[in-house]
Amino acid sequence: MSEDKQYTMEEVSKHDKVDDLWMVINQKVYDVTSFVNDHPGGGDYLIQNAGKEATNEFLDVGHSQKAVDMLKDYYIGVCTDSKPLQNPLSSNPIPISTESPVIKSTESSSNNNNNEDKNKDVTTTIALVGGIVVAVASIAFFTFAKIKK
Ligand code: HEM
Repeated sequence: MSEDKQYTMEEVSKHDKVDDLWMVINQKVYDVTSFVNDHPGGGDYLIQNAGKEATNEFLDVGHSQKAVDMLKDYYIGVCTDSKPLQNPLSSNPIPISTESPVIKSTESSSNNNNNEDKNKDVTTTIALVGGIVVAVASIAFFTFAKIKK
């Protein structure tokens, strides 16, 4: 990763034209000049963000994983002075690719806690059944007590 080229926002901001269009997404610099005419959302969106930090704009659209995967095709280096995401993700050129890892980690953590979860379930069931038995017994007791009177 040390071989990655480093750019500043000042440098990126010079590439703000339709025929020379860079943008920064999650501290990574993308040269999307060749993509302007192919962007499924329309070239205007890219032009509006030319030479800029466009992480929020990219995320706000809710781009698909396919779109996220496409970023690596346009990656040219890292931006040294743009803000990182609040929740920093992987350090590879693909910036917002946590979808599957996040799902995987929840799956594996739920697997790890499987026995614990089962124990919790049993405890809850016992507590519930116990509660019902006590409630029914008290109702029966008071009903009988009333009848006796
Ligand atoms: C620079 C890297 C970008 C790539 C590789 C990219 C790629 C894509 C792709 C593949 C789609 C089709 C829908 C999908 O698969 O999500 C799309 C749609 C779209 N993109 Fe981008 N995009 C980029 C940047 C941006 C930026 C900076 C904006 C700014 C707002 C933007 C706005 C949109 C919009 C509005 C759509 C249409 C969404 C829809 O139809 O629901 N894109 N983009």
